[in-house]
Amino acid sequence: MRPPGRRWSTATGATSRVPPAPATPSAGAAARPSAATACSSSTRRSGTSSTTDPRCPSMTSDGTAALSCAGIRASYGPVQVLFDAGLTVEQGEKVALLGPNGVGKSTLLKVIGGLLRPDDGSVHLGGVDVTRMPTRKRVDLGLCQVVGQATFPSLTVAENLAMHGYTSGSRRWTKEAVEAALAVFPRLHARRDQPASNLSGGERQMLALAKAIVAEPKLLVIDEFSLGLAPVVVGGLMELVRRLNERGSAVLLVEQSVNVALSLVDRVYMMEKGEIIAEDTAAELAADPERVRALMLGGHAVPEGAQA
Ligand SMILES: Nc1ncnc2c1ncn2[C@@H]1O[C@H](COP(=O)(O)OP(=O)(O)OP(=O)(O)O)[C@@H](O)[C@H]1O
Repeated sequence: MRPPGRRWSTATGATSRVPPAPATPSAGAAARPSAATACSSSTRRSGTSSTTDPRCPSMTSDGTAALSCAGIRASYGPVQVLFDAGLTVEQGEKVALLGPNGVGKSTLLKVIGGLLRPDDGSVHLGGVDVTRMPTRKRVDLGLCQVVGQATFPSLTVAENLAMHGYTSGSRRWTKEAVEAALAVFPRLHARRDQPASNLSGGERQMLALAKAIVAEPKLLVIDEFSLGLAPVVVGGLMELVRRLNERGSAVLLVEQSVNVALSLVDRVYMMEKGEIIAEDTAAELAADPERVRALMLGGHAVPEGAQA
């Protein structure tokens, strides 16, 4: 169980329960002054020795990966979908898993979350072998998975957020964290007492991601957050993911928009037919659009002038 009551650092060195606002009007920047977090991500990357950023005491790196999965084989009934798939997300790192449709990206996320039992292989969260553990225990270890617009439709917006505070063990912290999350998204704040079923698709996506503010995960796993959303909303959500990462959450992102992924993450794995076929830094891939196009087309011939 993690200690409750961590605060968001601002550029002025002050601390606040309220996270700095993302930079787009839809996500609340118009209503709040912008403030960069004081903790730079470069001080938070994992290392071989134990380090603690004095400005961000909540973030400690002991050299253990936030997520490590290896040799994953998984099937739906008789149909095998994953073939020895594996990847690692270091503490404080942002990683994307990219690939064409239907190659098994979401299936690997299900295995990581404990929603699908692998036929073979192992999953470790923060060095703990969770391969046979139920999802609940993985959440207790700091996993938070955001899948599409998944919310509890009959619960109110505020109740949906409060659901994710239970791991802190503190009602007071949960209450404050819910207010902090609502402060980031004025559109959610205005509808805090309405059932989630009344929200638009974009608002539900905001709510699904806002739960990470309350959960304060060690590993945030996101499946397709940009799908069907206006660019301005996607920009706000990306900014929130950056801020959560700066506060210590490692991030694993599955994303169809290569541009969104490459502008957000440090490192990329490419998947094809249930296997990881390439791994590179986001900067190197961004500098080689031809390669990205070929990888995203999954080995099919690249027609001249085709866009990834
Ligand atoms: N519940 C299920 N039962 C049976 N087959 C499934 C199930 N879910 C996914 N599949 C199949 O497993 C394969 C991998 O699907 P998966 O959703 O993991 O791919 P993906 O890479 O995430 O695709 P996309 O990018 O289109 O979301 C596909 O062939 C899909 O049809």
